[in-house]
Amino acid sequence: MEQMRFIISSGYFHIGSCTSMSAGLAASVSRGALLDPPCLAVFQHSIGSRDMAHSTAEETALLTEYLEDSAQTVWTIKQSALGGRGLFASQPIKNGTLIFKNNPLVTAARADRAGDTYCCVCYKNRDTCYNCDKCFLAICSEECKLSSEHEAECTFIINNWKPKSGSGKHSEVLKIMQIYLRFLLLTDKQKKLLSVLQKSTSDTKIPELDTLCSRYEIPNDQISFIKFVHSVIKINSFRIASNPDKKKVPLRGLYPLSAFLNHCCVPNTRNVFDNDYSMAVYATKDISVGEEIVTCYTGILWCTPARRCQLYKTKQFWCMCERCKDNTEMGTKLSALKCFNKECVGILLPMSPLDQRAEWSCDNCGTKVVPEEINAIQSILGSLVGSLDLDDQFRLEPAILARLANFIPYTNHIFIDLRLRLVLKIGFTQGLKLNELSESRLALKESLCRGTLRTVAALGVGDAHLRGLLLYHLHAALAERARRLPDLYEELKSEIESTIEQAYYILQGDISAPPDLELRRRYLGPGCDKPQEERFFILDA
Ligand SMILES: C[S@@+](CC[C@H](N)C(=O)[O-])C[C@H]1O[C@@H](n2cnc3c(N)ncnc32)[C@H](O)[C@@H]1O
Repeated sequence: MEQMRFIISSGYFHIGSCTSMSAGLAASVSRGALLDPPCLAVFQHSIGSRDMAHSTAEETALLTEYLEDSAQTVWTIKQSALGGRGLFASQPIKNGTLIFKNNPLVTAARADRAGDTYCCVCYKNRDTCYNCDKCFLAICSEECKLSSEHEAECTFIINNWKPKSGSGKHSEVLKIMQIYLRFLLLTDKQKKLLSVLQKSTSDTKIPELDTLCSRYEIPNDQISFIKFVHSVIKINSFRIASNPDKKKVPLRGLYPLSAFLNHCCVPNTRNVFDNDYSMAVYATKDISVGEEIVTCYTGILWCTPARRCQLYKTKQFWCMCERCKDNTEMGTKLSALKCFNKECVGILLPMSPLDQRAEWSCDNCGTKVVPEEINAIQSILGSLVGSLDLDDQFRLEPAILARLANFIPYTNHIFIDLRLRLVLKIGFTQGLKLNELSESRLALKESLCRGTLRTVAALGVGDAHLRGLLLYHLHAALAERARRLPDLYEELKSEIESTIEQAYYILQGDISAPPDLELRRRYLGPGCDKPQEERFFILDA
């Protein structure tokens, strides 16, 4: 499960075939104290219902090793009406509370990044990377080569994976298989923890395993274990948020307690990843006793067909949550298409969103459209968006945007995604820094932030990561305006302060948080006693 935290990678989906963008989720486990007795009992009970050969007490004890500061647990594991087991609030949890923090059992680079030039030890993208002369894993320096991590992996490969003659060495396949290598290197005790987690029931092929086997002689028991690990990580791994400034390859990880978080399209938590890749789960709204603690495995702003399709494809279930049931998605109309009747100003919405075979109908003229036609339009939209140069926001071809506007209203998730991309780029791209923006672009940034914040609020996801990010960008636009026109400062002061304060509250401690978050809060947040001109020095820096 990965949480791409907000960017929708819009519209690259074809509803009919369910091909789509990567989804996301995340979680956390904590280290230290024992679970309290009720938690322990329920955990034992719930995992006891699985076909496990191992002692549940041992597994429970093992789980606690990955929990940080679990002396005061506010959660319990029990059967969920959503599916399998889930985490539930064992006491009232206030918005903003740290629910738990867990360390990963294993982390590794995402398989789709194997083509990148990155070091298999420090994960840094570096041109200096070379293949280890013994095992052929990519490393970037003598320091990484001599690290205990590399030594263990290198020794394992040399001792266990005998190269087949004439097969050549393939560092790319080794990179993809590194996550399995790391599972193979776990202790027997750690491996037992895996048996507690839900597994994929689909017989998914691992093409890289075939490639590996064509290059090396791999013992049969290791092949079986790799297949088993694959079925576990397919369902339970999280995409780890990254800091683009650190120039590291994106990672995924398996977090023992986070793996118990079920999905809801209106989650009540956000995931915060630290530099050490620990994952903390915070409440994004008040959670009452007995309520399930849920995360979102997809992007929050994806439309219902995209979310449901992705969940089915990757996590093997059809979501039936309240948001999925509501064809307007809490009034946001993220899925809406323009009515096919050219004379009509209405929009098409699914008549029965939980049924992919149901017709869509126009809210104005009542025209009905069969799902095959909707799928065809969605595919065209996917191709159109795919042809946009999204990295060059001011050259987004007007002709393509105009064609998009023929099919979709501005509430559609594709436009919302494009707006979000603009928000993140305007003021934060080389040549388009905040102090270089024209007045109209600054105003555009502000209004895009406000509009997207309204959509996020309507969805009811509380203090989600995305809200924090949008507040940060709104703050940045307002502060820039006040810096240019000091006379406006008094008028804008309270919003400048409250936006950075709320953004800080949501984003603090996260590896992907804007680097100047703390500095901005110190100089432009509430309670700063510096004179006005000094407050803005941070923006000139
Ligand atoms: C990471 S696991 C969550 C914990 C899992 N329920 C268990 O018992 O171990 C993800 C799996 O839980 C189930 N699940 C999670 N959220 C769900 C939902 N909203 N509806 C149905 N099943 C869900 C699906 O089987 C999914 O593949």
